[in-house]
Amino acid sequence: MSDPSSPDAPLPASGDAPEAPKEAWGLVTRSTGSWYTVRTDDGEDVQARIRGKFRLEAETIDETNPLAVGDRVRILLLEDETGMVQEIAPRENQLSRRAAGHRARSEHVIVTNLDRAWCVQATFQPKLNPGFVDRFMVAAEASHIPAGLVLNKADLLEGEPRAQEALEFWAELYESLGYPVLFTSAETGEGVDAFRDALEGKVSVVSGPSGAGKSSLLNAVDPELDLVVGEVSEKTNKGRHTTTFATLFQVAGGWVADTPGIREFGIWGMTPEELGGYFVEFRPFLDDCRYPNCTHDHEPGCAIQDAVDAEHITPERYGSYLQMLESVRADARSDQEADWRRRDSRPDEEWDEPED
Ligand SMILES: Nc1nc2c(ncn2[C@@H]2O[C@H](COP(=O)(O)OP(=O)(O)OP(=O)(O)O)[C@@H](O)[C@H]2O)c(=O)[nH]1
Ligand SMILES: [Zn+2]
Repeated sequence: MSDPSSPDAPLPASGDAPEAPKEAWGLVTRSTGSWYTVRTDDGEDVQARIRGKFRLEAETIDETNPLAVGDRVRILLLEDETGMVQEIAPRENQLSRRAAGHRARSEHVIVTNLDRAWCVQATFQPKLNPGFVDRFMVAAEASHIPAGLVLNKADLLEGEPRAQEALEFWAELYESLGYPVLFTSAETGEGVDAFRDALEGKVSVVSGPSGAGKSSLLNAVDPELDLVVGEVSEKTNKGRHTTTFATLFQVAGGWVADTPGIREFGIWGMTPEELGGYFVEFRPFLDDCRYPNCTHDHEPGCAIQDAVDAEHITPERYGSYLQMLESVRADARSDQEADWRRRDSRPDEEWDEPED
């Protein structure tokens, strides 16, 4: 930015000088793919478009969408009251899914600049699924998004001491890994204030299996929301999951992403050698494996297997790791095959060096 008071600054043109263009910074809260709703820092919603330039840049970095909800943008305010995006602020993080029908490793950005991704699980109905939680945590680690766990339907633990104990085991495990854990009940209000505090002023993802009580919990946090609650079959044609556009909606002074594809919050595009690094408790041991590309399942001299034996890593988490490793290996194989197929179908002169 040039300083207008500096002697080098160009003099304002006299005569028919147009007014200085109006600009604003804001948050992208909705995307249709061609129009974006931007909530400006003054609190106004402006419908904005992006210039072709950003699309081209996105092509080169292999993303299918250049701008996503959660992005902070500078817009030029046009005379027709729409906006033109001039600048996208660097992202803190981004949650992506594999882009359908595109190159094997290209990504579709779902939401950016997340303060936290909450995995919502029910204690029962449906029962807590630690494998789901671990996949979620790994996906969050891979995207540099702080994660947390909400154990909803805490009321169902009333009078069930053994179930209570089991749930406390999981809560302590995830807490010991650095993930905040909240017990909540949309039914009794337990933990709802704590969850509201956690969402306030933040951009969050609230994700979890169908029926865990995500809508009920958000309604409890902010009664003005009035999200549809109920059986999956009753919800198919209404409620928040019918939206085909990525949206951030306001919840108790914060923003929560409601976005197609958010349920696929999963692991993709990683190599088997990388996976261990996304298990936070593996990290202190990773450098001690005999082989630098150790996948910690069959190799001799593996520090992770030793750490499991020494009870520094729980068998539950190691078991999750092994399961994920299988699926990552299968994905890596099919990506490789797709790469080869694509290369085979191209004329020789277009061949390029394999990536990495
Ligand atoms: N006992 C009890 N039931 C709850 C609680 N929270 C939600 N439920 C019930 O669980 C069912 C599913 O709740 P929803 O809020 O629709 O769950 P959801 O996670 O939003 O489900 P999807 O939209 O399908 O992903 C409803 O029958 C709710 O009344 C809770 O804390 N305790
Ligand atoms: Zn190892």
